[in-house]
Amino acid sequence: MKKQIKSFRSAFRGFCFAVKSESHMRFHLVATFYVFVFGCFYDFSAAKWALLAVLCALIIALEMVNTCVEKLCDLFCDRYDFSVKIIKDIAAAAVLAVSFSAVFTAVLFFLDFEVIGKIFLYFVNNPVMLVLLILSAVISAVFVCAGPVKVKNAILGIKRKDKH
Ligand SMILES: Nc1ncnc2c1ncn2[C@@H]1O[C@H](COP(=O)(O)OP(=O)(O)OP(=O)(O)O)[C@@H](O)[C@H]1O
Repeated sequence: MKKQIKSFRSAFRGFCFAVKSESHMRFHLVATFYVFVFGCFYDFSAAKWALLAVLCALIIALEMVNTCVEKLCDLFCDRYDFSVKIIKDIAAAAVLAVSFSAVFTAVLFFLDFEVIGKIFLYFVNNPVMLVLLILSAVISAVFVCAGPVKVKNAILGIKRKDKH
């Protein structure tokens, strides 16, 4: 049991590292969050939810594998190398391939103008939820672009300035 907990902690550390260092990874996490938030407005079957979950997890997992490939290449090669270029490009293409199929699936599942109209009305009639949605969009944009480390440093910087 101890071994399993240790493995789980290592995996969690790896996940946190990928989130901290990769903006693409943060983008996929935010996209997954919104897929599940807006998915609640649709009457999806269990199979559709499962497919969405598998696709989101697959993109996130491939992004992490892509990061590993990049780190491995950088570890063993610190100069321009055509083979490294090909390896990195193929790893990036793997993420892109699944991303395309995820976008295609999302268009098929979410492009229902009746539900889109209902979502629009829901937020228009619920100002609190509208404010929360806008707030979450702003936080997501900062999270994706700056990342948790820069946000934390900025907050600590402001606090330190306040103390002086
Ligand atoms: N040592 C290298 N030799 C040749 N080409 C390289 C090398 N390092 C990077 N590249 C090229 O630059 C691209 C970006 O590589 P980089 O390691 O900067 O990844 P990244 O910008 O973090 O990519 P991603 O956006 O997929 O996370 C690669 O796909 C590859 O085409």
